[in-house]
Amino acid sequence: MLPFVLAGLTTGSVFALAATGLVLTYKTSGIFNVAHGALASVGAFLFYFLNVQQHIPWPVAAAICVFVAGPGVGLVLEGLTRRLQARPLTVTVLGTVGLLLVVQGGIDLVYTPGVQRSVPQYLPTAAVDIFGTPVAVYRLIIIGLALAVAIALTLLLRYTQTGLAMSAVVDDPVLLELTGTDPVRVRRIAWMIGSCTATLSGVLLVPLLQLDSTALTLLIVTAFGAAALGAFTNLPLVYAGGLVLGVAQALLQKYFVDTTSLLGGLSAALPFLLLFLLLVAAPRLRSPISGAAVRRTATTAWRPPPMVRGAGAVALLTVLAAVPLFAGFQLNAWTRFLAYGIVFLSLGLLVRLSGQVSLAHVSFMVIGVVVFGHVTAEGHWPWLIAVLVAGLAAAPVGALLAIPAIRFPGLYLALATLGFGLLLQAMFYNQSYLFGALGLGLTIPRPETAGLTGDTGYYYVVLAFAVAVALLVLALENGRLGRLLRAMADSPTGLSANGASINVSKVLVFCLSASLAAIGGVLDGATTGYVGPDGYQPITSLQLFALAAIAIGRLPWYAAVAAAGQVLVPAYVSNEVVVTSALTVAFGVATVVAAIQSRPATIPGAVRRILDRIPAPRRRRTTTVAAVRHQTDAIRLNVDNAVVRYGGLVAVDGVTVEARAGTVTGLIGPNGAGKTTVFNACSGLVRPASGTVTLNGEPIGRLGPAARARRGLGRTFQRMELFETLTVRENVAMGREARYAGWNPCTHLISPRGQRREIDTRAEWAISLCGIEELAVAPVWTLSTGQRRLVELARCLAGDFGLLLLDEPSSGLDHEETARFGDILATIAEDGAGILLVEHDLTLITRLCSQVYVLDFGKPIIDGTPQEVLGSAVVRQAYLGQKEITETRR
Ligand SMILES: Nc1ncnc2c1ncn2[C@@H]1O[C@H](COP(=O)(O)OP(=O)(O)OP(=O)(O)O)[C@@H](O)[C@H]1O
Repeated sequence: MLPFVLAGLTTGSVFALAATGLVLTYKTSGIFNVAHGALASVGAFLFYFLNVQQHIPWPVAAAICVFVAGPGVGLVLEGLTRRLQARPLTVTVLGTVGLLLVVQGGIDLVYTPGVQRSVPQYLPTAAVDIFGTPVAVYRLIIIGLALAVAIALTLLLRYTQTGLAMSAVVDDPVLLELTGTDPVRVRRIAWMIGSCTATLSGVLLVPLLQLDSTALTLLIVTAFGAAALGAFTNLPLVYAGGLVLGVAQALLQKYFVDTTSLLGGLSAALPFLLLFLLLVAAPRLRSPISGAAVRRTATTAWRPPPMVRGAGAVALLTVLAAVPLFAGFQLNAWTRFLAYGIVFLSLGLLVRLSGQVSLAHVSFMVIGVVVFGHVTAEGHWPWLIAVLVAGLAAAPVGALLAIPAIRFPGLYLALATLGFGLLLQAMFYNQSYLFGALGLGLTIPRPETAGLTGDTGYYYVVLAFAVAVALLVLALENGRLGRLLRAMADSPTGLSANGASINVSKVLVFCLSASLAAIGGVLDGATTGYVGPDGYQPITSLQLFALAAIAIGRLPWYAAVAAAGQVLVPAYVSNEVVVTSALTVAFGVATVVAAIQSRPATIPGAVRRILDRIPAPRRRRTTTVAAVRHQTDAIRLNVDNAVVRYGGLVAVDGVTVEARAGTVTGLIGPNGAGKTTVFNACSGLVRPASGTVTLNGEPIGRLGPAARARRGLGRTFQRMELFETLTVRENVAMGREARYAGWNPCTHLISPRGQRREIDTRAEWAISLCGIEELAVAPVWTLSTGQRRLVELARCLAGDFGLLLLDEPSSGLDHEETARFGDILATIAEDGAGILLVEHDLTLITRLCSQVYVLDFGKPIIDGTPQEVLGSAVVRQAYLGQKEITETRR
């Protein structure tokens, strides 16, 4: 067993080395480098070039790889990732996926894959005796080297000024700069070290394996598993995780030799299995990046006038219908183009509409073809039924992948989906129940109806599917689910605080996306008629994701553009490896550029301006600003003796508050007194350590934010949670629609006409009450702070909540706006709604509130009428004390 353990420790050390560098850059820049493995490939191939091809002695070659190429690549990466800093995680994932494609394609361009290349072991191979077992010296060198690097990096982070700055730079670069440390320099050092570890791991791995860029890149994905074991932050744990993985893999190889058995594949699949299980089942991992560091960017994609859209759709359909007339021997490429169009439409639902990541779409295609292949071959099911069943079969897998999406959005979801794809390949592709005995492949038949089996007939079958799926996706995008997903992409907190269960939306969209991708996979497979495991490399999922994200145009154009890039361009230009590699590089470059620009891809400005001149047919809005009254029953909210802790800090300590229907209750106190935390405890964003929150006497402590909203508890946020890319009207309407959507998947999909009318009426009423009619069609990200406050209030009013928690609603408003704001709140309270108001404007508090609670340092200090409270010495002391502190600081 010892030889296996030592072999495992050797490869495990290389994983550990790569993983520590990866985590170092992640901790320092907040950007998880999906391309870290590709950098190891760079090290390996450069070493091959220098040592094997140019006969440069190995120490010199290794030094060039590690100390010249490593830092050089690190510098480039720092420059690149600086531009991705504080962007949404989907964008940073996109950027590094693009980088992976560039490196991967670049290496394949120079070194054609499939050619045998190897590097002899250059380290001493002599054996020394350890506990009676001969152990090659090179293994000891690798193990020692990785250990030394891990210790050095840990010491660097813990005890040096640069290291401490590395840990601080993500959380608050501005603060760091104030202490005289340049955050750019700190990040640069981290990226240089991180890239050195990647190239070093490539140089160390290269004699142990055949030289293959994809295999090397994916092998280093093992490092992601090690990083997950160390919770993506703790370097010693990450290092230990690498060793554990290496040894476990070696032992599994020893005991399960038959690689075609399920357990035989376990060794290769272990890191991905672990990564996936950790993200699905482990307690929540704390992201090393604080929420504050992630800035939401918002722009609105250009939308052509309706006439142009209609004409475009007709033109596209006409061209597609005419394809068999001109495609000639390329007709099957066009059929595959349509099938991939369906796959891209399915990806668009996730990536473009709901801002989520899937790096596993090839796996959904696999599930589709496999189920279809088996039910047609063994069950002889009718063709159409088999296609639909294949689609349905992928839905539960989509739901499974939605679990990490629910638990860890963004980066961890990307990793879980990537891990899932690799896991499926490593463990299951060889199983007979997937691609048949010995993984030889499956027959994927076309419909047997006369006329549809031939290439032309089948092309029209797939065209019909593509049109149907495009219409379905269009209906989904323009329907309730589409609105919910767009809102969720902008602010999940804002959406759930209005009553929609975002987990339901996430599961639904994953299921739909997986099903459609599976159908696309079947239609693609039936074009060639026979599929094998080699046609479904998980790494292709990365390219699909990148293309879906960067393709120009709206629905269905982006799918057509992306599918053309994936299928038609290689078919028409050449299927030669050189061309496909060059294309991969081109897609990668485009992806990196798109991520850096972080703007929705669109057609050139000059063309847009011409098209915008085409007048749109006028649509009359039939909604009226009817007198809207509260329908919700009178409501009473009680917080009793609540205690909320953030780690060691007691933010709220024994607070008791009551808010009743038809009255305005004030909650005041100096900055940091715990007011927002009380709100968060009421609306379910934090769980009190003790004490109760009840609504009409019923405890609601176990309910989530959406369920509390559905019971009539609405709120606004101090840091507004608006749907930035939606218009004011859409934002406000969502206040009501989110409650209708609720937790039921059916009500997420269908919005009955009666509800739609009521939603519109309430939205118009709330917009008019808040006096923001002239802003109704403006996207929210274009508004001033004061206007945004009014939009958030209007959204809350449209929600028809019985009790509104308003968190500093007048901050950012001028004097006149505040007075008008007071009028609105008074009207709402007269109308029967209750309001719990956190405000620093004491004039507003005095004017509106019947009861005021005062907090200081998390503790209740007094409550009573505004006159009683504001006249109290203890309150003056609390506020005055703060003023004195502020003045002293100045
Ligand atoms: N997520 C969090 N993690 C750790 N500490 C937190 C968190 N949120 C708030 N705090 C701390 O809890 C205390 C109360 O904060 P809270 O935001 O509730 O006060 P507040 O009265 O609303 O202040 P302000 O008027 O400035 O908004 C503060 O010391 C704050 O730093």
